[in-house]
Amino acid sequence: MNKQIVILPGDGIGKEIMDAAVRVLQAIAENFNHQFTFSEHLIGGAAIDGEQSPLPETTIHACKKADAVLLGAVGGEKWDALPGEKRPEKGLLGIRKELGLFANLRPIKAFTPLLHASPLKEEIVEGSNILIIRELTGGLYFGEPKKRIPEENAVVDTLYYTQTEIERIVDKAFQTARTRKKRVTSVDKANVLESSRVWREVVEEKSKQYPDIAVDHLLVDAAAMKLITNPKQFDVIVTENMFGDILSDEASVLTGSLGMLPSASVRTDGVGLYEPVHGSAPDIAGKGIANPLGMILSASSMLRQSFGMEQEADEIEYAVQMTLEQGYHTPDLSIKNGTVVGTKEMTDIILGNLATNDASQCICNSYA
Ligand SMILES: NC(=O)C1=CN([C@@H]2O[C@H](COP(=O)(O)OP(=O)(O)OC[C@H]3O[C@@H](n4cnc5c(N)ncnc54)[C@H](O)[C@@H]3O)[C@@H](O)[C@H]2O)C=CC1
Ligand SMILES: CC(C)CC(=O)C(=O)O
Ligand SMILES: [Mg+2]
Repeated sequence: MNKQIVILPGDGIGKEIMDAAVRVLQAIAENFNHQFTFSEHLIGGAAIDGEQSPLPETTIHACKKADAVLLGAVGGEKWDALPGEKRPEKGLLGIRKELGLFANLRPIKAFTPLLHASPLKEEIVEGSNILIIRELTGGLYFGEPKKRIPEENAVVDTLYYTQTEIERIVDKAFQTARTRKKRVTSVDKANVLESSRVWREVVEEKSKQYPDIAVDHLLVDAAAMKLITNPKQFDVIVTENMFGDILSDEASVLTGSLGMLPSASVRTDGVGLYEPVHGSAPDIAGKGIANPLGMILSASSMLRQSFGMEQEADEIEYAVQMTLEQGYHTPDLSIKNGTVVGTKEMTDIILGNLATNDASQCICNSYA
């Protein structure tokens, strides 16, 4: 197959992990006789420096024409003093909105060799398999007004949703639950927020169309606690943009590191954008020690979801599993009697395992 892939490395560790993912995809293209063409574009701080905008028109245009987009991460101290609408993060929010990527799928499942890597007890982590479906183009991060009001010495952010926006993400959650354990937990703050009360009503109404799916509701504060005390109770979690953002970083603790989590930002049809859950990690950028696995697993998710390349994705995920079983890991993780390696060495070992592996043995972390 011929596929045009736009890569947006962004800032901080973004370039280091993107390099790892592209090397893995090139090896897959060679093994399976595909033609992947990569075109790199600017976003975030790099785009502010290069084009005076966190999201240049050329980047939007390229993403809209691509078969899929891979994104590293944006942001860094260098741009922290800029006003909100000019910061690198605006480029990320902007591309999600431009592409209509209303659903962000964040799977949380620990690879077996990393069951000890979590600070949580192994018996709590083992067997947990969660998919957080985060609404991605509405809610508190997008609602207007969002501004300072100097005359009142005050400030406002707005949590705004249309009913249609809530319906489509809830639909996505029910449909996805059908491919998993058929359980949806809707997370909100309906004891306080009007938007959450409408969210709950929509979930209840929609559930009538999905009688095969079990539904429950949790308030976000309790959900945060239960995620790390009894994660096995969850299958699919569906929630508002900011709640999903926060809960997924918390849930990454189950997998051993924030650097492990991939994500898929998708719409009902059209181009998808695949990005790790973490940010640009300025504290480790340039040191060659970033964990590339969240980015590499995002690339395998792209193969699976945008290109229908199941076997190719299985092979990547199995090569990751083999590498961890052999004890190799970056410094953010821990494996008993393991070997600490840097980003490039970790990628080299994965490439070696890709060449030899047998994906039929894979217990992959796929979204299905
Ligand atoms: N998707 C994106 O582009 C995101 C961007 N950001 C931006 O990133 C910048 C830094 O934000 P932080 O709050 O520090 O969050 P962060 O996610 O960049 O880092 C949090 C902690 O996790 C570690 N970490 C993250 N990814 C890692 C990896 N792959 N390997 C090893 N360790 C890893 C970092 O070293 C740091 O200690 C900010 O400018 C923020 O706005 C934050 C989150 C998401
Ligand atoms: C700009 C932020 C919303 C990025 C972030 O933390 C995320 O999407 O997870
Ligand atoms: Mg986040």
